[in-house]
Order: sequence, then C-alpha cells, then structure tokens
Amino acid sequence: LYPPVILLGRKTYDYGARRYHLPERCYTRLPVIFIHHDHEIWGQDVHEFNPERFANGICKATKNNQMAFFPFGWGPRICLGQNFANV
Ligand code: HEM
Repeated sequence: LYPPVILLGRKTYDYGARRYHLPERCYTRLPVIFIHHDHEIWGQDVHEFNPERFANGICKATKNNQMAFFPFGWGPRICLGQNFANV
C-alpha cells in the first residue's frame, strides 16, 4: 500500500482523450497513494500494517475493486520487474 511511485503519470492520446472526455495530449496524474488509502475501499484499518488483508487475494482485499491496487502501474507500461520484485 506504500509504493515508491506515489503518483502515476500518463499523457492522453486520441483514444484515451475521447473515452474519458479529456483534451488530447493532456498530462494526468493518478494519485496511487491516495487510492491505496481510501477507507471506502480498504476499510477503516487502512493505516494499520496488516499483510493479512491480502490473505485471500487482491479482489477480497479491495472489495472487488481490484483496479484500486496498482503499486506496479497498469496497462502496457506496467512495471517490467513486477514478478521479479514479488519473488
Ligand atoms: C517493489 C518494487 C517495484 C515497484 C513498486 C515498481 C513500480 C513501478 C512502477 C509504478 C512503474 C511505472 C508503471 C506504469 O507507468 O504503469 C514501473 C516501471 C518500470 N519498472 Fe518497476 N517497480 C519495482 C521494481 C522493479 C524492478 C526490480 C525492475 C527491474 C528489474 C523494474 C523495472 C521497471 C521498468 C523497466 C519499468 C518501465 C516499464 C515501461 O515503461 O514500459 N521495476 N515500476
């Protein structure tokens, strides 16, 4: 829940801009650290160190909002070292 990359940057291109009603070539920031600390997703104990919250997988930990957990980013530019880092 405390990833080193706390803001994930993206620049919109035609497809993304149309889909999300954003201007083209617009720089966006996804606030990973805030989403990883949202009480509605993670519960009131979100600030506690509790690895057990992941005991039954990310789906259960995020109450089926698995897109709310992206310490390694997401999509075509997702971290290439994710599996290595997890091992
Ligand atoms: C806990 C460890 C790590 C975390 C939390 C992490 C996180 C991230 C994040 C958030 C990104 C940006 C992804 C995006 O824009 O969607 C990224 C990119 C990247 N990471 Fe990691 N990373 C970790 C370890 C590693 C390791 C060990 C390696 C290599 C051995 C690695 C190689 C890369 C590379 C090459 C990219 C660029 C991928 C691209 O732009 O196509 N990372 N990482």
